[in-house]
Amino acid sequence: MLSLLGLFLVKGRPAAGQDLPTAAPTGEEVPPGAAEDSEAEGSDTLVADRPEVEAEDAVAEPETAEPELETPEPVGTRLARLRARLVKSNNIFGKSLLALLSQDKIDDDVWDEIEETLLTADLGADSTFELVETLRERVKVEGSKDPERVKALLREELIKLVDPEFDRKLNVDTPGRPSVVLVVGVNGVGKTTTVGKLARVMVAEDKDVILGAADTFRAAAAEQLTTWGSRVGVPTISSDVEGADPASVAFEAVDKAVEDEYDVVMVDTAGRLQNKANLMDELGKVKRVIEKKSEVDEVLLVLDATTGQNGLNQAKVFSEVVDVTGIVLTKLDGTARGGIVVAIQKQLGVPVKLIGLGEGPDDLAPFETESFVDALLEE
Ligand SMILES: Nc1nc2c(ncn2[C@@H]2O[C@H](COP(=O)(O)OP(=O)(O)OP(=O)(O)O)[C@@H](O)[C@H]2O)c(=O)[nH]1
Repeated sequence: MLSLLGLFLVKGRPAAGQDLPTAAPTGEEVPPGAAEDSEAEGSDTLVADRPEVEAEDAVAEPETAEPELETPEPVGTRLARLRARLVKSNNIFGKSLLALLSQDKIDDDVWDEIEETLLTADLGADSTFELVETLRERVKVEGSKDPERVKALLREELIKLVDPEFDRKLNVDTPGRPSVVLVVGVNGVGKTTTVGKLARVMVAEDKDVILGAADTFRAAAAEQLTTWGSRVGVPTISSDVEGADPASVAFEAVDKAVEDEYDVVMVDTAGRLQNKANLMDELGKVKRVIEKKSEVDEVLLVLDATTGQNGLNQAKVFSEVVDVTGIVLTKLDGTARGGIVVAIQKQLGVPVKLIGLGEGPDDLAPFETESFVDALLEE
């Protein structure tokens, strides 16, 4: 079956001499994305079940050191680093909101400005009006003008809006079979990058992960995913036929995961606009075909936070087609529009589970209500 479809399993642990990008030391690490495409072009990275070279066969070969696998950043430093980044990108929002609430006299004009600030942060009209109403009422009832107290009230109300009751844990613990994660979204939102980052998080948790490159439109997309995986020893199933049926690739990846008892299989899909009916049908088919082999445990919709309310339309249509179970909000490092979290959750009834905070390989964090709100309100 594998050979019929022209599918490739690229070994996670690279064969000797295979050209892998090296790890940048720290800080601005280079993701295996667009920047590296030119380098990857023409390189022979797809290897079909390349047989291991026997030790005695290798004697004539010049010695080449096996490239080192990267070690994903430990969870502690990763989260502290990303939290600081979230605070930085929302600095304007937090600062202006707290300045407004610290005024001696919080009159109608100040409340209007508060409303405007919340709207600018993409909280959405309904939630903004609701929040301001509640806050006005509480400030009036308490009669407190102490900025610290007002800040505490705002924090409480924001936490309620973001909703601490949601179960935000990824459903990737399914004893006895691999957990299946399908990743969907429009073009360029960060799907492949997210799959790559998430694979690293799982590797750090000692999970055996395999990837499926069901983005068969762009040859570079499979290469990009394969590179992400091979940096941390994670294999990728892909097709050598451009435009191959994405459902077949997805099926083969899940089939392989079941056969070889992986813990998690993550399937990356091609970007598609939600208003292209044929492409949305194709996505529905990808999911249905996977389901012939296994349950799908997580359908992650990746949304770009910088596109604001536009993400809401995408969320609605994708959810109708593939029953989204979690949102990944990317590019929160470049925007002070964190309020979109509230709007999306409200519209879909589905929690934001992960946030992307940069292009680096370890720039992905689980979404935590309280620390998110605290980061928004930090001065
Ligand atoms: N600043 C920032 N950039 C990000 C983040 N996530 C992804 N990107 C960048 O967004 C760009 C697109 O990412 P991809 O992962 O290729 O997006 P995609 O959704 O797979 O794209 P298509 O397959 O073309 O639909 C890349 O340059 C990524 O580095 C993030 O959290 N922050």
